Amino acid sequence: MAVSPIIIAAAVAVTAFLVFTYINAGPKPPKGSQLPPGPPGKLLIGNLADIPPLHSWLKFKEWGDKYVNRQICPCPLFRLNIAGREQYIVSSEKIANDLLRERGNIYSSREQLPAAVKLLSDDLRKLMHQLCKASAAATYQPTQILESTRMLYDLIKKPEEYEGWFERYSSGLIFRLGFGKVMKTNNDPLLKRLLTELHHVERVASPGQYLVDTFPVLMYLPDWLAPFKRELKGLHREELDIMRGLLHDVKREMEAGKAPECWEKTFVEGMGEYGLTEDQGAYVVGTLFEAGAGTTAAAMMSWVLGMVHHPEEMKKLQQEIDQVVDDARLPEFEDIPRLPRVRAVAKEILRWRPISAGGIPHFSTKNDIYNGMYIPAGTNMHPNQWAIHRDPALYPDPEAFKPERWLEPSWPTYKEPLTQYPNVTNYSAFGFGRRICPGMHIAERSLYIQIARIAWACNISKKRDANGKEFNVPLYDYCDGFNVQPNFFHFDLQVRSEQRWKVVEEAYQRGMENDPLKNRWDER
Ligand code: HEM
Repeated sequence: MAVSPIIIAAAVAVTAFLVFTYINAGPKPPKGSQLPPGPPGKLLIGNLADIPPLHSWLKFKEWGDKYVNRQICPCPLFRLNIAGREQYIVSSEKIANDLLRERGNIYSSREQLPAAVKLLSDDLRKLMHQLCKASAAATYQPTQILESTRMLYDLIKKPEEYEGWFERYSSGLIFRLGFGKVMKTNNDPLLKRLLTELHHVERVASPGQYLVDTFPVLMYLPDWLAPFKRELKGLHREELDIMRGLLHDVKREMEAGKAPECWEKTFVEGMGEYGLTEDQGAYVVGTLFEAGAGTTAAAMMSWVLGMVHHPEEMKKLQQEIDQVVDDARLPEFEDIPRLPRVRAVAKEILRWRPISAGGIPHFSTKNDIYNGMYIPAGTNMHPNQWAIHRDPALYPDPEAFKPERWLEPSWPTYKEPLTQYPNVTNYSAFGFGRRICPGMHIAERSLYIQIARIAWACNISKKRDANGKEFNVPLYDYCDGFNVQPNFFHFDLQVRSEQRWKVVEEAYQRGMENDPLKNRWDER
């Protein structure tokens, strides 16, 4: 018997209504629990249209303040729904730690967005942590000394190119550590290719950049109907090409017996032990570059911004450094335990302008209940660092840039002894639990040594134009994208004395003469 088209149409309409109603209602919490509060969504798309494409953490903070009334709801957590997919926003460090760290067996995955490349498996992360753990990071200090001397020398000569010098420092460091290569200038063609690729990766990995991330069913469209599939395949091929190329260079050098020590060499030598394929090894080191190149540079740019706005903090920093390091030498890593303010300033910069401001989401793999709130399996948990770092209970006067909060007993974040604290161990700026940033030990050393050296050598202040009028420097004019980085701004940088400039110049010459990769300068 043929089914009437009217019945089919009615069945489709009822099914669609039920699906839409289900999506809109959200998951059903088990008895005794409830869904967290959140802004109401629209039919089918939920909150998709309400999330701003840029700087979404600001909106998330606003929603957090609105929907999470701590008196009524004991759990600063609110819920968004994007076309049926659950997104929970965490606005407190305690909850982020309780869930993402303490319940790490549930909250340590990442959602595989259809548009993004395959994510880091546990085996791959194991190798990353081995290459970057604290004891390994300590052995990278001589390389950080060399690259920070180059950065300082060029920064003093051409301060207006500050973005390039900070980028060359952080990419150059990982170039040496990862691939045994030198980055000569901030215009190096390979660096440009890598950074272009990095920006593509960041864009592709940002949730919601592609419609297919919201509606994964689009992945089943044939290629001719889905130009995005061709684009993504091209990007992934280019990424892997670069990573393979870098690994093959090192393998060739190993065969010729002239490969310098580097992460790629460590991987090739221990390949059997790691149980990874060549492509996976190339991907591990390539990912360390991708994740490490922009982040540290962005933090340094925010530091300069902070000093331009807070000359009194720059003075205090210089006073501390001058008590420990005289006129005759640059600050070294051995000085860092006696420079708590340098560490406090670095930590405060990462609080004030967190690099991954919206946090990198962790994906839950099991149903869970926390403080009466239901968290179904398959929820993306976003630790919104912008809000976490502005929680007035932990960070009183949160908008103010106050290194004192890490240095004086009257603040809730103070810890002693000051030879050891502040440091970045378990600091929310580097994420949570098993997914915590593997590069944090390298990153913290990079920030300390660069800040100490620039403050020792230079004065930073607001710049004036030819008529003596100060350039306006906005407090928050930050670029789009994954990593939060201030857009270009004007500032004045002057060397503190001729004597200190002489010390920098001599250290630079010495560094270049003794560079263990000296023979690489003529290559490429
Ligand atoms: C100031 C500098 C840096 C900051 C603020 C930072 C911050 C972060 C954050 C917040 C995460 C996400 C953690 C989570 O999901 O809970 C992360 C992940 C990661 N970071 Fe960093 N990072 C920095 C520097 C570096 C450096 C220098 C490297 C490499 C040498 C690096 C490598 C990575 C990698 C590979 C991941 C992904 C880990 C995973 O998915 O398991 N980062 N970082």
